[in-house]
Amino acid sequence: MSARHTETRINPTRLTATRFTPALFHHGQKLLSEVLRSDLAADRVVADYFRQHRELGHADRGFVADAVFTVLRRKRSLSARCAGELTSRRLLLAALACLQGMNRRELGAVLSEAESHWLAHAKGVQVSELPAAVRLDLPDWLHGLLSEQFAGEDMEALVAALNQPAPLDLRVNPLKVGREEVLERLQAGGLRAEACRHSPLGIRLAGKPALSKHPLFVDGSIEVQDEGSQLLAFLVQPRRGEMVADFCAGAGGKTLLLGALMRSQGRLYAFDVAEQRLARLKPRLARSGLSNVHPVRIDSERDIKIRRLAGKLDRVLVDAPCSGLGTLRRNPSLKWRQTAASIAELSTRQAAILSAAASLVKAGGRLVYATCSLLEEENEAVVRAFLEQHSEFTLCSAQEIFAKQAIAIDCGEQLRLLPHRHGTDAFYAAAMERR
Ligand SMILES: C[S@@+](CC[C@H](N)C(=O)[O-])C[C@H]1O[C@@H](n2cnc3c(N)ncnc32)[C@H](O)[C@@H]1O
Repeated sequence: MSARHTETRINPTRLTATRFTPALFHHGQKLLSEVLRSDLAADRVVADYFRQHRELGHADRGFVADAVFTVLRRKRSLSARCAGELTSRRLLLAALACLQGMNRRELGAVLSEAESHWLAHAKGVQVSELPAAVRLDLPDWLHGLLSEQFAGEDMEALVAALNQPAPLDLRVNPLKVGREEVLERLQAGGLRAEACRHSPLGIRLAGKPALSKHPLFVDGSIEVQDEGSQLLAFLVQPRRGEMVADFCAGAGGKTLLLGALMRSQGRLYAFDVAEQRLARLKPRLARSGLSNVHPVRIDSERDIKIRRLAGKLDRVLVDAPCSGLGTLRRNPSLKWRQTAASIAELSTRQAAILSAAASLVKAGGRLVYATCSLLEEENEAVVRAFLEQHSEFTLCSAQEIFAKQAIAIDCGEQLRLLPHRHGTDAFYAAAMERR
């Protein structure tokens, strides 16, 4: 799956922040072609492009990135407006005119006469008359699956929220500082920051300020982490002195919070099959001040290093590789890249990883299975099949686990975070206990 928490690398701002010029349009067109051709995550292509075009200032980058991401989010309905000629240029013009509200006079410097006529037609298309999947900018297979889970206005609200850029969330490192102090310091520095609704350590910023040189970031007092991702670590609820594993740790977004909740005491394994991702955890660990984290690369979930720990751990988090469809706010192109077949493959892998990770949990210990997917196939269905085959595990109530930590969230037994209801990326998680 592509990197999840990377939109901080770019800075989409509003269109009006810069003056529209043919040169800027040309950058947008070129970048869009590159993104559409590339197999890499869009934000990575965008970051590479800006690295090669340092002449673009902050506001110009914001304009270009915003325009490109708008096309990625709304490609299907924009294609319907483009009627026939599906080039990057036409998609971009349609996005600027039909979705960003630029008029033909503003676009005049880049429009040919023929394009001007075409654009008038594109603007006249009645989107409400398009088939639902086209109007909602979803591939048919995904629209079909989501329609089984969300209906009517709920579906419209979900898709609208997924089509918005994600806000920038921070997580305070409780080993270094308290949330109130961080809020005061951010606000004193002119940033608009407020406490997150659910996560006791979360802060939401307005806009996308660059943070990598901020003293609070440099000294490890804050990390960038979506509020939903923070909540998953609270569901694991590790305690100081315990033996814990983050089975699919990646670059350690959740590992760092798990370690902090353990007050850096006990042992926290960060397993992953990808050396490169674990390598990205190292500098974050150094900043965090944690000394209880042990990153371990494994060959697969059946690695001997895993088998040696069978039955020994208090808590295991499986943040499984998934379609990432819950992160469409950051990675809109994922919806065009996944297929029904890729989801079926993923759910087989997820089942194998969950089953192997479960073997680590000791009696009375907790296993948490999580994804950033919206789909039943990767979520409830995986957990249902697991529980059918592993009668030694029982489902625990996520709501109760949160309530014990004074986290008020209306979620029921299994956690389903949704952008239109909770303001987070979409996450799923189920906590289970071994008898
Ligand atoms: C959703 S990402 C993890 C994100 C990470 N937990 C975070 O919060 O930043 C899933 C991770 O699973 C890893 N992975 C894939 N197959 C695996 C396996 N068989 N065993 C362990 N990790 C695996 C991938 O390399 C990827 O880093």
